[in-house]
Amino acid sequence: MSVDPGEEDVDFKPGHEITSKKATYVVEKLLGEGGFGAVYKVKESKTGKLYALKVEKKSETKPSKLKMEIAILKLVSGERKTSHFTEIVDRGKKDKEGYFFLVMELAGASLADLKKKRGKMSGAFSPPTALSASLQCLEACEDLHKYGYIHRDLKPANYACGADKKSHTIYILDFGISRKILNDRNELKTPRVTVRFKGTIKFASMACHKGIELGWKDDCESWFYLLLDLILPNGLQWRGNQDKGTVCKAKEEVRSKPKDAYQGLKCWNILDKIITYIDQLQYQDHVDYHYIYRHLTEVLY
Ligand SMILES: Nc1ncnc2c1ncn2[C@@H]1O[C@H](COP(=O)(O)OP(=O)(O)OP(=O)(O)O)[C@@H](O)[C@H]1O
Repeated sequence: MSVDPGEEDVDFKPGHEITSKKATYVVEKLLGEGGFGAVYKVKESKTGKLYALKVEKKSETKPSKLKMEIAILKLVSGERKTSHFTEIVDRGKKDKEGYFFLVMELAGASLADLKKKRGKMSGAFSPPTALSASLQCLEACEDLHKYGYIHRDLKPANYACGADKKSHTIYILDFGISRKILNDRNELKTPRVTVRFKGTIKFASMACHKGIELGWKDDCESWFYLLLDLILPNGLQWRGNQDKGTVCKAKEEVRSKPKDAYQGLKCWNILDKIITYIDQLQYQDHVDYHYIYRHLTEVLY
């Protein structure tokens, strides 16, 4: 029986070598598996430098997500002095084995991992840490938006601290379900009548729950839930709930009963101002990020 190489799982063991035109990378360990492949920590054999290598199985039926990830990372590189995007180091494809790979800058722990490490008792980050981390998360989102893309899956697991000397910089990861909302003439695409749910229930915007086309403001709404997830002592009220309807209702309650929703946080009224601003935006609207940064820094300093 012939096996389509695209359907085989990519499962590299430590010591496995991946050779490109430029270098050989030796697998150290698996960092995580996504919906369409896996990410490994690798060492470049000559220099000993460590990188992250993302692999995607080739598929006859599904468009390559890794190709889009590469296109986005190429576009946004150099957007800021301190970039929130991992640098592309190398890339290639292995026709015989049936996979594409991307070698990129190695990031450290994700915000979700860091939050977990703090333990169940403390729950969230301190307000200053949560706010300054969120500010960087929004900068990354703004940089992506400048190029006409939306991320559609912003959550603590998709942001990571930099490694070593870059541990104070936050990186945005995983553009697997990002979407370009501008067409080739740089005009906003006409919104589709219905849209299937994509992303993560806990952080999805209300438009996403309701099957309405997502715009820049929807990433900002997800970012806002990320901020709450990091800052609220007990986490988001709807954590652990996988019922889309119930979660959507709980998100509505953040608006109708803000004082309760913000669990006694001193800066609750500023957070309420931010979500009120995001909520009045429409699909086509550009976001005034500086309005949000201003409010965040007002709380921070
Ligand atoms: N450059 C990187 N440096 C370090 N770790 C990374 C890097 N990129 C991704 N990872 C880690 O690898 C794991 C898998 O990431 P990936 O982006 O493939 O998908 P995912 O978010 O787990 O899944 P899905 O694609 O289904 O959303 C995650 O734990 C992520 O933190």
